[in-house]
Amino acid sequence: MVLPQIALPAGYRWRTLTPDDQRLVTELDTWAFPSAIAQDDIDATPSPLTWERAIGIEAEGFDGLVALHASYPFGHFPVPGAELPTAGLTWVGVHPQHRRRGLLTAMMSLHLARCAERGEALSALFAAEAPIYGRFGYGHAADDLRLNIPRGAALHDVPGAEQHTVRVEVATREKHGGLVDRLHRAAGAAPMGVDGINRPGWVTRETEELQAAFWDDHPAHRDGRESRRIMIVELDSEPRGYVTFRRTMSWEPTGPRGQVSAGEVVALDAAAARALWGVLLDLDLTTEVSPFVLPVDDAITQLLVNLRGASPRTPDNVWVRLVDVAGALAGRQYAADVDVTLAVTDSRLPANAGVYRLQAEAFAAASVELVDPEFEAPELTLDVRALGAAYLGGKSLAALAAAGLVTEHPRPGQRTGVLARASTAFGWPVAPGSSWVF
Ligand SMILES: CC(=O)SCCNC(=O)CCNC(=O)[C@H](O)C(C)(C)COP(=O)(O)OP(=O)(O)OC[C@H]1O[C@@H](n2cnc3c(N)ncnc32)[C@H](O)[C@@H]1OP(=O)(O)O
Repeated sequence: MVLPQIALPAGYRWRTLTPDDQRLVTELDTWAFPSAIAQDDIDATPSPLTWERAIGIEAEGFDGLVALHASYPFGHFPVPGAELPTAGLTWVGVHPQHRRRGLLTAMMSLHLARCAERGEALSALFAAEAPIYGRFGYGHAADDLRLNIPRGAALHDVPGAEQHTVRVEVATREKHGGLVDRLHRAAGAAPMGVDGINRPGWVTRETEELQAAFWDDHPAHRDGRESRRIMIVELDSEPRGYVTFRRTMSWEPTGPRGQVSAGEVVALDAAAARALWGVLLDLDLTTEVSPFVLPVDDAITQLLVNLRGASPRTPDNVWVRLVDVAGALAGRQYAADVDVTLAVTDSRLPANAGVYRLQAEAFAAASVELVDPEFEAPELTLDVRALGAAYLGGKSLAALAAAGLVTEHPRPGQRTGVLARASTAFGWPVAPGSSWVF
């Protein structure tokens, strides 16, 4: 494999990796992300990596890798009303002895050059620490919802929920892999039941490696909890949703205080969601249900009579980087008619910088052209990072402008400002978010 020519600090060199390098990779990974799990147990679990996208760095006189990054090939990353090829940046790590010498900076240059070579208009990631990726042009594009829901929390009724039944089983790929994949994709493609109105950022586990890693249930990774279980909600024997979960048991003098950690909670409509949550919130010997990652507009936010009682928190979910601004702007749909001229700055990928005219009708294909600012003055100015934040429809251009990250250049005589109109168009009826951390 020939890598783009990206310079490294003196004494360091790039190293391509293969499955035979798994041990090297997990050793570096546990330097970057400390883990109490024994190395042999880590290596006994399937790697989620796509190896030709995993690149290490070696140093003269140093045994093992000093740094690593990789990406997942998301060929169908959901963006508003469409899908785009996207590199899911992952497993970024630098050995503590070699940090703050520019290795991440070099890895990001290589990553973005390889995205461009492969024709990936976007890169997306989950950030281990929020301050890391803005400097590389990534914007915080989605939040997720974390809850601790008391057992038996009251839920509003939904007509038809009582007609559903719920199966509870040990979760295995053999038995449930196809069902989970199908329902997960269906829930992301049309969360409102309307074709074309998708959930941006709802990425699927597209590769065999990601599937194998998702379904692996090695005891070393259970953290004191039981093996993975699944509830499947059905209507007339047809699956309409599922939740993967694990319980813990704790016998206290005051009574049993078990916990339920829920993985993905997916339901195709309100009645299925109500039926599923009703069973999940009433498991014997437990006191609390903690779903891992939910969309901020998940049905549970409206089903719960007392959302506040579930201590809602909204940490950042996916971050997005436009690698090809024109391709990305033309590759999504907009929630209102839009005709706007955007001046975009991009210090890391200067080829992206320019003035773009974006035109689209609501919920239809968009067109984008690079224009000459001498003849078409930009109406909004923003950095590629702010564009990344707004791109999935979860962060409004108006809110970014309120923080000084978007500047409006008003034209005399316009009744409703261009910022208000563009902000509405860049929004989306469904909040963005991924149901799993990649
Ligand atoms: C998508 C993912 O995989 S997220 C996972 C990220 N990995 C981790 O958090 C694991 C632990 N941390 C690490 O491995 C490393 O510290 C990394 C990868 C975060 C940074 O690697 P380094 O090689 O030290 O970064 P590098 O020297 O290129 O620094 C680039 C810039 O980012 C800044 N920076 C790096 N890490 C951080 C951080 N955690 N918080 C704030 N700023 C940071 C540096 O100060 C530097 O700033 P400057 O350009 O203004 O001087």
